[in-house]
Amino acid sequence: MAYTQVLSTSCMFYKEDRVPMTSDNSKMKPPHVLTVAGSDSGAGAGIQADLKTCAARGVYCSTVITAVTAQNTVGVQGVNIVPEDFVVEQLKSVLSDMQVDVVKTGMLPSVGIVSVLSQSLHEFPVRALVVDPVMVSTSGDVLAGPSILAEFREELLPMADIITPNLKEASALLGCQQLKTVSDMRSAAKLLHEMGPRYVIVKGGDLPDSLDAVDVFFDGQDFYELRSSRIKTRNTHGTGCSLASCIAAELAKGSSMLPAVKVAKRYVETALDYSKDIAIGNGTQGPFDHIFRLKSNGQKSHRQVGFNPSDLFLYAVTDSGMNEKWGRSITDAVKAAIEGGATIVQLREKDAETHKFLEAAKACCEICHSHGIPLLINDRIDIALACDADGVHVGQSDMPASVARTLLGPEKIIGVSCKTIEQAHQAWIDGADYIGCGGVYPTNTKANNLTVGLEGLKTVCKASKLPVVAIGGINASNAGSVMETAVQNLKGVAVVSALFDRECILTETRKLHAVLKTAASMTLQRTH
Ligand SMILES: Cc1ncc(COP(=O)(O)OP(=O)(O)O)c(N)n1
Ligand SMILES: Cc1ncsc1CCOP(=O)(O)O
Ligand SMILES: [Mg+2]
Repeated sequence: MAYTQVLSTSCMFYKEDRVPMTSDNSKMKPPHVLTVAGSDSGAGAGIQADLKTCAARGVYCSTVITAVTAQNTVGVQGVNIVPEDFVVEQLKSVLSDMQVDVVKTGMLPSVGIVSVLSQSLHEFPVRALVVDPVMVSTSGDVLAGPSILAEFREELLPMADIITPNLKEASALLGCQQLKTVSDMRSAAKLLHEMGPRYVIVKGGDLPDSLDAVDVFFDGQDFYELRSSRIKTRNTHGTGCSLASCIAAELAKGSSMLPAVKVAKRYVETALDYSKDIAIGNGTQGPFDHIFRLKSNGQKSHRQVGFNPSDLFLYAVTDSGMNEKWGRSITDAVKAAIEGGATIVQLREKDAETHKFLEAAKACCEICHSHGIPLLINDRIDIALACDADGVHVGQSDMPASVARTLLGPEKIIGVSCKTIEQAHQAWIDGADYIGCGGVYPTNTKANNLTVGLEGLKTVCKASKLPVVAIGGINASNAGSVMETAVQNLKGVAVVSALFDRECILTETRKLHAVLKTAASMTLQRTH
């Protein structure tokens, strides 16, 4: 049975409905989770997992540290408990000032800490409390002893909106035998609910003989079995902390409980799947990647990250129509251009189907990177993201460069087509790396394209704060004249038909490269 009931979406667990605004109404207050937990030096679980989860889910996260653990993928080597009065001081600092929406608790290693936490929450009420009753680490090390169970039951559980025990924690809280079946989990969820929390999720990750990861959610009336596929990986350290902090993050954004739990379960499942092949540490339980970024950053690339304006020297721009006409694949065209001396490649595949384009873009990425050549994608930010290209080129009617920058992050290369000084200025403000200026000469490759001429190119180059590549109708016969203008900021030429609408791409690229080199050395002689 999966999701047999649907809950009302009203925020009935909120202690107070608050519009997320600061005292200055023109500024938005971001959703805010405070995590009260232990530090994990290996950063797979605890405070560090909570911070990463909230960052990944777009929620601000503040922290009250209850213990500092020395921990890695092998296990827990040491625990240093933070004195109670200093836990109180941290709680007061954050809760008295920072408009916390949701508190999420993790490792609470002493009776005193549980007690001061519940007192602080009475003094500074928040909209929701998520309690992850951490007792034993995934490596089997005890993080909170049985002495705190009574305090948990009496103080914290009645205040909680949701508790998220695993099988061991559920049986410890109930003082009962090991839970072995989904039916046991249901009974446990019901008994735990009677201790006061509004919702209970009993996590069945350790359930023996189960192909799926089954969790039982209980809202006081109905049970829901939440199932996801079990991902085969050693990198499961911190899943409990991450699930609870993701629930807290979704609640802080305004979600009601069941949708928050479903999103959290899907988030953890996706992160585990993404991270199944990453290797950190030598122990049996590795951390996973909360931000979905480690794999691409770890890929071996011969290209230095970052933009080098001299890469614009011979800028080869592909064209699907031309490749089709000459019966060649994009990859063969790109290989030939690189062999001929192209210093940067742009895939400008106006008519390609997305699926095929992505496959070709991935293959071109590998080719370019094995030669240390950057690969940019024209227009399609989605394709650039999916194949982890080095960047994009956008025009005045494409995705604005400022939005592309937000989507792609600070490192990717962004080029913008500009015909005027104003457009060049805006490209700089938007965080572009270079501009493409043209058409310098008339072209058949781009319909209805205004020709700016050499004069238009010079005007834009002189005003630009960014390096410029000239484009439009450029070939081996006129590239010399373009480069010999020696106007400031002009770094090279971008060419489509003079390379790709020719019988031999290799020959034409070599020819153009030789012309550009001659022009560059003549300019150098003239200026010295
Ligand atoms: C290097 C370079 N400069 C200009 C363009 C043109 O981009 P845009 O104006 O968006 O037109 P399309 O190429 O998308 O038709 C470019 N692609 N590359
Ligand atoms: C894409 C583009 N943007 C301005 S001109 C142009 C076409 C350049 O193609 P060609 O090099 O064949 O003239
Ligand atoms: Mg475009």
